[in-house]
Amino acid sequence: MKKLYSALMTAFNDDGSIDEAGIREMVRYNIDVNKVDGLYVGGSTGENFNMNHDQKKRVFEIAIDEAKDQVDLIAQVGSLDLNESKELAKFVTDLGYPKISAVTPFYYNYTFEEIKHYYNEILKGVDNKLLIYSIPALTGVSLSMEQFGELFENPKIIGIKYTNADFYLLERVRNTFPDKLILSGFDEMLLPALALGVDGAIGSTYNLNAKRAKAEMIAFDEGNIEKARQLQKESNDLITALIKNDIYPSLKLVFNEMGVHAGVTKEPMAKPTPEMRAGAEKIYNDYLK
Ligand SMILES: CC(=O)N[C@H](C=O)[C@@H](O)[C@H](O)[C@H](O)CO
Ligand SMILES: CC(=O)C(=O)O
Repeated sequence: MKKLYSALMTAFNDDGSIDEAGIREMVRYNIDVNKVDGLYVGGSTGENFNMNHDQKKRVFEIAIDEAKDQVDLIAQVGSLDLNESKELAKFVTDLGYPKISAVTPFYYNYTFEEIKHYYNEILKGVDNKLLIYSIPALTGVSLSMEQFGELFENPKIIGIKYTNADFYLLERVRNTFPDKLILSGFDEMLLPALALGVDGAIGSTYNLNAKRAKAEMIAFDEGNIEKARQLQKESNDLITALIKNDIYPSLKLVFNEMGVHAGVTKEPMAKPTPEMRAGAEKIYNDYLK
């Protein structure tokens, strides 16, 4: 069975502090209503790169305290401060996270040797398994098939969160490393990713759209491609509307619309405008009610 993970959001108050109760509500909604198989904590959707060190730790604590062992949990610990990444990797492992993940180091044009050193350092002395978080559109880092292979020489590196529209590379990686865990990261391209044999998906929009995505995975597994295509079309109508309305604030606004306290995004991300609020209300009424 393929696995579906929501990328957990972080509920913030207006002043950028963490709204603990809101995070707990979103964890509960994902487990109890969405019935996801797991949560990806501290990713892009979680605004991890907008947070300070203590906030990152606090989110990791709250998420596992609320989820306990009811779903699989992956903690994203990647940071431009390698010492911080190493500390967070130990911290979440001690908290009981069964998997970690780390984004490729970004901003500076790191060499592949530097990237490899980063991953191996994060895992040194940490008894856990890691998924490489590959998201070239945001990091500027595109790893090749050979480079993934070289990273996989570390047996603790078990797979990839693959947020990349390069499906030729996805096919090559899938078939070269049949035992690795590949989780697809672009929600709007779930169906082609399933066609290439991914093991599941992690995404921001599953916070709102998990049921449709799960139904699409089942339809695909049953060979009902027409139904899977129809579900992907419906999902993409929703995803397109979310992107047009500014996706991160909008995901939260729609949650708030449904009575789940998601708070607001953290600056420098945009605070909701009246137009965004109206847009989110329309998205809720058009696609989710
Ligand atoms: C940058 C980002 O948020 N990526 C997410 C996962 O990797 C996706 O879930 C996208 O938000 C989603 O596919 C919409 O483009
Ligand atoms: C999967 C994704 O959306 C994230 O990194 O948050």
